[in-house]
Amino acid sequence: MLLEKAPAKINLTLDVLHKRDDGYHEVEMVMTTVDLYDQIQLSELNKDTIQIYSEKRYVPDDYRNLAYQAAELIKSKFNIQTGIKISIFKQIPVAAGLAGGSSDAAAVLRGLNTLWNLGLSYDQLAEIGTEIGSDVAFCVYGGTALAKGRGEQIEKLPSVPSCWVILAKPTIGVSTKSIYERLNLNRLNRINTEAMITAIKNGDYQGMYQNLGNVMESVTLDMHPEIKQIKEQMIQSGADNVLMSGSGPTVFGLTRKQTRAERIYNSLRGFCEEVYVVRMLG
Ligand SMILES: C[C@](O)(CO)[C@H](O)COP(=O)(O)OP(=O)(O)OC[C@H]1O[C@@H](n2ccc(N)nc2=O)[C@H](O)[C@@H]1O
Ligand SMILES: Nc1ncnc2c1ncn2[C@@H]1O[C@H](COP(=O)(O)OP(=O)(O)OP(=O)(O)O)[C@@H](O)[C@H]1O
Repeated sequence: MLLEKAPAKINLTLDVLHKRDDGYHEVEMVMTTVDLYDQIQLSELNKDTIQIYSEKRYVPDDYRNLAYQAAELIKSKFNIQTGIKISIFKQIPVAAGLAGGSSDAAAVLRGLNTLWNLGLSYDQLAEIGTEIGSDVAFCVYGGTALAKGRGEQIEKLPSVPSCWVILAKPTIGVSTKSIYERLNLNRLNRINTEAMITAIKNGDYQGMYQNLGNVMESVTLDMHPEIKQIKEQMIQSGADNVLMSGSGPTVFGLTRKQTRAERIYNSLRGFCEEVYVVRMLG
């Protein structure tokens, strides 16, 4: 039996450069992990099968689960005939823009690498992860990184300046594919990825929050005005800046003061069911 943590990610920046011939979009994004985790438990089975267990009804328990796909890939690539039970203790909100499914898959890749002594490097695990989804490679490494290509080319960055992160997820689901399709690629606000990287390298908290940016935000906001309300509430309660993560709908606010993080949290609990106060990990 082996336990592995699967942390959520947030996008400090998300820029889309153009649509590629393979249908994916060329992106440039700075991502970092936060201390909101799913717990993944891996236990070997006598029968050669993959079982998924989760106490949450809306988490798929078959091949549709990205954690299942991760185990299936490892088993077939390395011809492993041992069965595995994957128990997912979910804390990351689902379909939230926090890469919950991708992080679960990455945790299964890391976990099975250890459990079955495969001796694979993180680079090799990330390459396998890319067959599952664009965010899985980043989730294999965690920490802070610049992701390019369709999201799978990872360049590690130093740790971000420490601060509190308030996450709020309105009760709507967002399809990543449909947000990519709705982007007007000729009229996107430019995102200053370089300035974000410089701020992180200099340990400059102010530079970091001033350069938050996500080209998907206005698209998702137009479809779901309640996200705008949450953003305004966070700013009014004292967040230094607020941004939507990934394709949404989760919004995060940043502050250095714990008392202010608590104030923001309390001000949101009234009209948003899922609110968390966490720290950056990377
Ligand atoms: C929005 C982000 O979460 C930001 O981190 C990611 O770009 C999305 O990553 P993901 O959910 O792992 O995405 P995938 O499962 O690979 O792709 C879902 C769908 O999003 C679209 N997609 C995804 C990534 C990308 N670079 N270009 C795309 O156009 C494709 O239509 C694809 O069918
Ligand atoms: N391990 C998993 N946990 C949660 N959802 C999963 C998992 N595997 C597959 N899914 C499916 O994937 C869908 C998206 O869930 P997920 O939580 O990964 O989205 P997300 O956080 O928006 O991802 P991203 O930020 O990478 O776009 C869910 O509706 C669910 O049906």
